[in-house]
Amino acid sequence: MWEALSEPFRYRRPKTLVEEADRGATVKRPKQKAKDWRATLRRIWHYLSHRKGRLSLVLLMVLLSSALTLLGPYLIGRAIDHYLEGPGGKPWLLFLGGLVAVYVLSSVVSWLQNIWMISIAQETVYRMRVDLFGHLHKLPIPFFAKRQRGELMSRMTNDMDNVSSTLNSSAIQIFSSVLILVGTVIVMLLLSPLLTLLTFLVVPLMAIGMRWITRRTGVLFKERQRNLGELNGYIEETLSGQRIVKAFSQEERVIREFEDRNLRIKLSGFWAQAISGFIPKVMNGLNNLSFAIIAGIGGILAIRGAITVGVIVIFVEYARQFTRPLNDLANQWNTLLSAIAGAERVFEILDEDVEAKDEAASRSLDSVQGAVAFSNVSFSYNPGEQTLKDITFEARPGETIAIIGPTGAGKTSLIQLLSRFYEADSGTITVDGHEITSIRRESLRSHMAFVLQDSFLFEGTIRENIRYGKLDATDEQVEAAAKLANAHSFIVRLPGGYDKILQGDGSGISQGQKQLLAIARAILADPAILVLDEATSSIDTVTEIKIQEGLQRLMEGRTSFVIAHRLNTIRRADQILVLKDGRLLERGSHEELLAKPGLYSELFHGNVQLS
Ligand SMILES: Nc1ncnc2c1ncn2[C@@H]1O[C@H](COP(=O)(O)OP(=O)(O)OP(=O)(O)O)[C@@H](O)[C@H]1O
Repeated sequence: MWEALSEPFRYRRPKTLVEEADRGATVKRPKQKAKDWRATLRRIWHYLSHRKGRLSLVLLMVLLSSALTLLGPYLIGRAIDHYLEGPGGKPWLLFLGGLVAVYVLSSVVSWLQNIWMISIAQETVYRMRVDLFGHLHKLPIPFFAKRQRGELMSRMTNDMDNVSSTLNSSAIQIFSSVLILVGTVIVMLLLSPLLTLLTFLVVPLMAIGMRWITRRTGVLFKERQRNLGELNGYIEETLSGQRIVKAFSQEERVIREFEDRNLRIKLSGFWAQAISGFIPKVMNGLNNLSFAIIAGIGGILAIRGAITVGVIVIFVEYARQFTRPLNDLANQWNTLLSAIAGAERVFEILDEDVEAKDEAASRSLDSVQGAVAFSNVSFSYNPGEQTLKDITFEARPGETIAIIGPTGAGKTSLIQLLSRFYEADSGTITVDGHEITSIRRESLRSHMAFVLQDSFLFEGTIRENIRYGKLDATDEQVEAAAKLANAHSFIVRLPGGYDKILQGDGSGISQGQKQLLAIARAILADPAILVLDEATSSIDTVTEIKIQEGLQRLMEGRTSFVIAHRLNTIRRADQILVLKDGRLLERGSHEELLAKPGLYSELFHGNVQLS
């Protein structure tokens, strides 16, 4: 008869409270709409501005190296003119010596500029990474319910890398390119306004070509970045869900889908690179055109004595110098676009609201007895769809409350409210008479412990995993907790014992053993309030008995909320809450509920099945 009640709960996919929140949530894709470049640049500047001193040095170096770049061709031209003037002219070798000095100095300056900029970039990205990681951990559970983990990781890695590489080189290159361009124009105008005008005939063509190309590549780079984020999300998801993939023989489908996504990256990457690869070619062609104009017209002007040969050489050099920064600008522009898109994706997360701040007046509770009361509590995940409706009950300190009900009845949601992973829409929840909204979340949660079906284990030793419940616990306390949890005997039989390293979420130990470790962890945490999600998967009888014993010891003297599936637990509970469709249908002990007609007694007598 009780099988009727427990059967629908069996073989459920084990889940954590966080995973629970994932259900029904849609995966949010990164926005693709036009972004606010200026605001993003302002925010990047905000990070950079903390290093103003070094940044000023870099700017000084950029100014210096731009000036040296301009000086080089000028000295070449002048040396030629003086050489052509014959023996009576100024010593042209002096100019050549100056030229060598300019090139050496230029190398030193650009080396210094590079080193300083790299250090600024690395520190900036380090700071951004710290901010992002810190912020991620302050975000509320509903945020994670809506995001793919891999996609979030992509923001921490790929997008950050983009920002980093742009700050490392592109930003400076763009700035120095602009300086060189402006400087070149000024010197050219001073030397020969007519030849300057002719040299610039190709500029409108260059501008049109660049605009055409960067418009297309900008979109493609953004697309590639988005595809990359999605692919990461997909990889993470399929690797985490390996067992399910294999259990349902979905490997082929997963690989096919991966190939589709991979192909999308390949295509967007190909077109982005291919089209941006045109930039140097177009620029080169136009460059050659301007050389031809300078050589032809310059030659005529020189024959007529309007300019010297040295000036033609200076112009040819400047024309080359002029298109190089234009080329650089065009190339770096794409990197800059992709970095700004990356930075925006990082800032998007930083702009997400963190878990609502605790009220200024909220308190920390030093000790908790464990009295819990729900009073007319209603809650909805999405507006208009009430998940919990008008729930009222009280639990005295040390009581065991079994929560039962069909799937989707709201059992997990009720627990999520108690731990303030979600906040109730109306009604009040109190712990020891204090409304939980007036207690600091950290303090509230420190008096609670969770033993879920799929207890998460971190990579590390068994000892470290148990110690997660109380970081300052001694080895003796860890072992005492493991003994109470019935975990000690299996741990000491493992090679390495307490120092055995668990990898990949506890692979290498059984599901039951994982639960025993979770119980030990909770015993060590010594909370006043416990949340247990009784295992539904089949665990061998011996381990099952050990778990029951461990749980029994854990629950002693604590208020325990058990999402219960076993008749034994339900029978022993001080109160049973029967939930259906978000409503608390019945409440009382096993005997009290059996004594009156209702869902519980019908379930008990096998007249109704939960499904
Ligand atoms: N993050 C979420 N966003 C939107 N709806 C959700 C979310 N999590 C759960 N729900 C919905 O809320 C309702 C109650 O879910 P809940 O997980 O509390 O039920 P449950 O009784 O614990 O079910 P089960 O026995 O299957 O674990 C269900 O209809 C579920 O689809």
